[in-house]
Amino acid sequence: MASSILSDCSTARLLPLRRALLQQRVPCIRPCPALASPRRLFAAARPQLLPRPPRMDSVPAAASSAESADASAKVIDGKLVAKQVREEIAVEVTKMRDAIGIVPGLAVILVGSRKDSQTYVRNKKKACEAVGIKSYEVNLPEDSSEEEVIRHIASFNSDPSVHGILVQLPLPRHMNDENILNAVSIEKDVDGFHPLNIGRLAMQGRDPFFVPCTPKGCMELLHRYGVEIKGKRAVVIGRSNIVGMPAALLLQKANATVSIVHSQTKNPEEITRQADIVIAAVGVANLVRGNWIKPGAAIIDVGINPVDDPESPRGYRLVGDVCYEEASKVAGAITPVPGGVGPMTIAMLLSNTLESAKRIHKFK
Ligand SMILES: Nc1nc(=O)c2c([nH]1)NC[C@@H]1CN(c3ccc(C(=O)N[C@@H](CCC(=O)O)C(=O)O)cc3)C=[N+]21
Repeated sequence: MASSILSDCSTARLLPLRRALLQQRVPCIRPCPALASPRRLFAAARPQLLPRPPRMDSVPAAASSAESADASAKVIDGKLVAKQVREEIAVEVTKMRDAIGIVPGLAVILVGSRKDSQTYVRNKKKACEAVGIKSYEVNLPEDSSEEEVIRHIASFNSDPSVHGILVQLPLPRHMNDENILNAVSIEKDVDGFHPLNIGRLAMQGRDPFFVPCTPKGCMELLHRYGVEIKGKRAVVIGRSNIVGMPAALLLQKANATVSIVHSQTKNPEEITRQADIVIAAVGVANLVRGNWIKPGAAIIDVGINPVDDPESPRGYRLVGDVCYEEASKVAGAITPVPGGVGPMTIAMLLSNTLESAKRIHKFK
């Protein structure tokens, strides 16, 4: 549920209408309350431990205006790019259907009745329909056995109309993720979570069948916005199997010099501040402050953190791992939350499903 981190630095993330109203009552710049979060993962995030800000004489003049109100990063519009990607996929799906009579199929397995998971699955289904991908859905009760889930996976593995299989995470506590993800055929593992696909991603000269959707979406955003990666310094904050780790591998494959910052890192700000590219994927609201960021850097914010907001219709709103209000004054380019990486994740799932159908049917 929504954490109770109240975020000033994210007032700018409210709907424009309400933002205007709010700004009449709330001073714009106040300490980012992420610092007051009881879920603080990074000890060094305490303000008294913050190292000195970068020397401004060492950065380009245009970028030295971190404190000036008019400096503002280019917004990397994930919603827009995702729409473009979906349109491209729709064209290809039609081409393939017309040429060989094959329609790509995605099977989604949902165990339990978490509201957020149900919403994600519904959105994936809608996105499939919109591009002409056929979707298959299995809903299993919370108390299903691992064997039952694996039986469904096995049946999709051998179903020729299914080209992609996704098991919605998180799974109920009593299940072992590893056993279940291992059961998905690597040729249909459109999430890219199978250890063989991750292993191939990690090795030089080998290619996975699929790259995990969220990190793939991050890379796609960098590419489409013309952010150069080769030879640049990149920092990934977070080391999860599904985002941080594969994102670091992808950046490395693209010839960046990569550091991974995590909960045991002693000086996360200092390391992050060296990065030309930052991918933040820790799940801590507003962790990355403006003074963690090298002026002009490209910031990809993967975090989707609910924070209580009585004024929002849902009672909460979503903020990223990056304090957008501060970061957008320092960075060269930045993804918003929502409307950044999230929509790209779904677009990349569709892309992986199409790619799978093409590969299985040796189309083009
Ligand atoms: N097997 C598996 N694969 C996944 O890829 C997977 C998963 N399990 N479990 C849950 C996470 C989460 N995830 C998101 C996808 C889209 C948005 C998205 O589109 N977000 C919108 C906001 C949506 C809103 O307003 O609630 C945005 O950021 O703009 C978010 C999160 C995929 N996941």
